[in-house]
Amino acid sequence: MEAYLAELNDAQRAPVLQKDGAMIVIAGAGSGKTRVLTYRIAYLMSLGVDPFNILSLTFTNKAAREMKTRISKIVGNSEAKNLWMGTFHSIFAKILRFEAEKLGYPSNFTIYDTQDSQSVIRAIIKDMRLDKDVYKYKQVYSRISSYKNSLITVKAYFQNPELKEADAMSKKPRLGEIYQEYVERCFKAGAMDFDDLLLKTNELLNRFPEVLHKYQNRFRYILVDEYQDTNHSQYLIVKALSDKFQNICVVGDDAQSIYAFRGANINNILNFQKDYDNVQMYRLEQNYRSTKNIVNAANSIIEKNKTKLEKIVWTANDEGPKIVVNRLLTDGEEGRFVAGSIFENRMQNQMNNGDFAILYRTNAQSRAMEDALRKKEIPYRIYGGLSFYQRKEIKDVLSYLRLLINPKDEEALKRVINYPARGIGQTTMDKLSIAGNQYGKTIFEIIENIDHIDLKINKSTRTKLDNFVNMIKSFTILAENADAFTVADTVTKKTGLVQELKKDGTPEGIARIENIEELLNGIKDFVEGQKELADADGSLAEFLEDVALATDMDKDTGDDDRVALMTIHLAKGLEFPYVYIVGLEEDLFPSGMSMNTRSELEEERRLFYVALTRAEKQAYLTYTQSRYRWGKLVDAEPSRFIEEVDEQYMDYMIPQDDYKYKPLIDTDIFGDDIDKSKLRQSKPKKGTPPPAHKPSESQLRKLRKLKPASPEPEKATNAIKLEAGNVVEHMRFGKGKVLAIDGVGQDKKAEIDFENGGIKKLLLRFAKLKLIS
Ligand SMILES: Nc1ncnc2c1ncn2[C@@H]1O[C@H](COP(=O)(O)OP(=O)(O)OP(=O)(O)O)[C@@H](O)[C@H]1O
Ligand SMILES: [Mg+2]
Repeated sequence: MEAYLAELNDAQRAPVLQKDGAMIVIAGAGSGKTRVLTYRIAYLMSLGVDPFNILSLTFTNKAAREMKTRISKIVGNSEAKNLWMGTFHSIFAKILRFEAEKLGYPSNFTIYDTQDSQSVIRAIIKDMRLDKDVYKYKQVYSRISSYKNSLITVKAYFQNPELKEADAMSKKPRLGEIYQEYVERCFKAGAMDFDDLLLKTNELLNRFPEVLHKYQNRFRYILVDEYQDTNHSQYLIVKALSDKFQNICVVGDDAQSIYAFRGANINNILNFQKDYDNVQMYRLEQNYRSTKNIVNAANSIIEKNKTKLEKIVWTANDEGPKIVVNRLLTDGEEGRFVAGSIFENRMQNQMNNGDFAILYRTNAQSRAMEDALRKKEIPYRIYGGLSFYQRKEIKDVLSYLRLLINPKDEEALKRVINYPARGIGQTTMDKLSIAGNQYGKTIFEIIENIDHIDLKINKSTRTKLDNFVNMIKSFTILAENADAFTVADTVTKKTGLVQELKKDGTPEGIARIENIEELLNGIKDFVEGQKELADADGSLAEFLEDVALATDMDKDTGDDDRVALMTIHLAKGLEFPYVYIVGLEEDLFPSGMSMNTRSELEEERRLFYVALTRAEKQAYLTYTQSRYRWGKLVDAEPSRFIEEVDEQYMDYMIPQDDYKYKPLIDTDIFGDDIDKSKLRQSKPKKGTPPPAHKPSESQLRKLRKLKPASPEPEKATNAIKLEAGNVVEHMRFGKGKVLAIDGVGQDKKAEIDFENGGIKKLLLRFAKLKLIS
């Protein structure tokens, strides 16, 4: 037996050793699913399977790179380079490049990112003179995206009256037309959006049997990680490609399915057995990642979900410390607590910054964390949010580069034709646009032929347009022979972009120049790295594809030592010794937008399960009493998920009698010495950001000194004796009748029938109830 196979337990080894056939590994977090995939690939290679015949689909490109590195260590040669590994999007973008012309696209098609797509949709809504408050472009975009991921093409849309009806019901009867126009504009611009990369791959495999056969023969062994989060479009691609040889291995955990909102379909896991012949089902039960406390706590949460496959997860690891729960007054305090705790743990346990992660439900929560980490001089990195490549100055440079590769790219052209200013105004652009629609040409083509078209554009503007087009063309010629770095470097200089920023002279302007420098450095690294690969030459087209599909996670080289900040969605598959899950409050986590149905709530619960199971040694849960949301201070309630964790695994930092507090806003907690009206009404100074109603530090200090007492007669419920028959009032659920009390001490719970919430069981320690009678 190869030595590395001893690094697996028996259950893990079984799917690795099964060379052929269809197999599915269903197992809980941290049980080694990703490890099984990695070792399986190594083993296949050692049996003589050509790496060119192995396709492995992962959640991030970074995960793919790490697997490759591990595999080359195991097999001890550089053959691993030839493996096809990456995200669905990046793998199929490559295949589409080879085959684009069959679908009527240029092989240099642009990949529109979300920003580009949304900007096209915004323009369509405007051109169609629709009400932008009804047709919200982001909503329209996600609707179109979900159609594409369900393989509902424009044609299919119009053939299905139910869809049109559903859109009419949601007051968007013209959604189909927007969809149609959007598809046409993208096609004309030689652009595919993210969803097209999957949709068009499906089209390619369906319409061209010879192409399907080519790739079926090529990818004789297919492996998919995080299978629970594949959407319908991805599912069909995998199914088509694996149909001939049926050598397919998928791994996943239904309890970690967290992308239903983007069309992920858990039925893909449930139906796998029906889709292939003789499916072998494997289960892994031992968790190697986390302590007993964490594993058991996570089990106690996921137990609450009704829709799930029964699984066992246990660990032989140490018991470990309990999960720490803390309540803070505000998000500022929450940040300080987390930063302080990281600081302490780092010192006491000799950890690195990179051993810590702060996870939250929404990107907006990062700000308070950042502030606190900065004050303590703890280096951090934020993943997600606005990525580097979406910053204005970077996107400007990239747009020039995109345009010189694909002059049809309208979004890129609109962005740079008059930046830096060249005297080409909106009126001119409108005229060009109209002419483009009239002749079925792109704006670039119209400008190229401007002398043959009857357009009311004066001579001097024509010269400016001419100069612009000639400049882009000269870049295109340069790019035919030069590498990506040389082209990009020339572009930033010749277009006047950098000079423009230098003129600016403000600190922001300087930061922007630095970012552009950083981009150039990145391109240089890319070129060097690419030249080492057999089938790549570091061309600009390759670089742009890489950028279009890069996620923040992919940029992380892990070189420098920083605390990681990210949403829970991004944390899937990762692990950290210490994990802080912040903002565990009702309406935030579970999200207020996802509590309407049981299935939405169950998805939130799975998200909590994912968050907790990222932790190796210790997990912290925090929540605040009040939080700024949408510019308003709102009263926060502890998340139901805290209550749901079995208490024996938890360590509460808050003293019991501290629960006697009243909601923070609109009550007298502000006390006499703070002038409330000033707090609310003071106008922001010119140039300062819009109304931050946030109390100042000194006010907050005062607030903290105030004992949050609960004045008579509103006794906090843990101070009063509550019994069946009492009537109580709850902030959110309104009045309710106590049906029963059970448990003792900390565990005491009341079953209450609320006017606005139905029957609920609340832990009295958490529930903020007011006794009415
Ligand atoms: N047999 C083993 N011996 C030692 N360590 C192991 C073993 N199996 C897995 N591990 C380690 O346990 C951790 C979790 O493994 P892995 O990431 O493969 O789990 P997973 O099932 O993919 O988790 P997730 O569901 O979170 O994606 C990793 O650090 C891995 O190296
Ligand atoms: Mg994994």
